[in-house]
Amino acid sequence: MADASKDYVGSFPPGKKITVVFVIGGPGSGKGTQCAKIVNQFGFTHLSAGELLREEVKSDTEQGTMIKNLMQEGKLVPSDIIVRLLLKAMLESGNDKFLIDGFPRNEENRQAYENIVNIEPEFVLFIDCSLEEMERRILNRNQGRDDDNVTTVRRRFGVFQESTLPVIQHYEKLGKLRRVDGDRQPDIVFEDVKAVFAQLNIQVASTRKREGTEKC
Ligand SMILES: Nc1ncnc2c1ncn2[C@@H]1O[C@H](COP(=O)(O)OP(=O)(O)O)[C@@H](O)[C@H]1O
Ligand SMILES: Nc1ccn([C@H]2C[C@H](O)[C@@H](COP(=O)(O)OP(=O)(O)O)O2)c(=O)n1
Ligand SMILES: [Mg+2]
Repeated sequence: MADASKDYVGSFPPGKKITVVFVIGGPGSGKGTQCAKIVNQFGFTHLSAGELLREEVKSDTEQGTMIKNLMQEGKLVPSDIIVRLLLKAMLESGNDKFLIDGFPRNEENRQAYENIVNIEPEFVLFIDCSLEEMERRILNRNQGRDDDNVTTVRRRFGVFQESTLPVIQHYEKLGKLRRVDGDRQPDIVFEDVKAVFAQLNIQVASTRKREGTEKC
């Protein structure tokens, strides 16, 4: 039944198989870098929670200003907002395989996703990287982000340790966590990431074959 609330975003058709993988790791651990490689190789749609929020900031609304201020302080945005942005992007993509990067970042994110989207992730990829290496990468990445300064970065590390590590432990207990060592070169990290995604190979291979046939 359709939800009459003004916040209703939509839903997937009942019975449609949707594959979701969460990609988590500290700020600068290489989530975006590895997601780009996964997209190339396995045909997922990459949705970065942070990118969706940065797009929302550009909208110049009251909500955009609120998000901008929280991000500048290195804090997390209320979960309802990010989950609705994610669901909207998932529905609009037309794809059925999603990499959700930078999410869930705390227990509230995880519960809001369960309430609003409720598609169990196949697994959770955790890119585990040392704080020193993450800080070095962020301060060198030059993407013009307001939150990539040393003060905000350290606050983001604090949020990661206090709020995201418990979520990681939650998935570990469920046997859903796939940890890779993110301290190494991107292509080396990707060798391990590929091995993790090999468990989804049957669907991915058949999709790629179908896409190939359609183009002929
Ligand atoms: N394995 C790696 N080794 C060295 N530098 C990396 C590695 N992975 C990513 N980077 C670089 O570090 C910065 C942060 O990577 P990014 O993918 O944006 O991380 P995240 O999305 O987790 O914040 C970028 O400049 C990126 O090019
Ligand atoms: N689930 C999320 C994801 C990101 N955010 C906000 C808070 C984060 O510091 C910023 C930036 O996130 P983003 O994933 O782009 O950052 P990194 O790729 O880890 O450097 O966005 C959030 O509030 N909730
Ligand atoms: Mg990123």
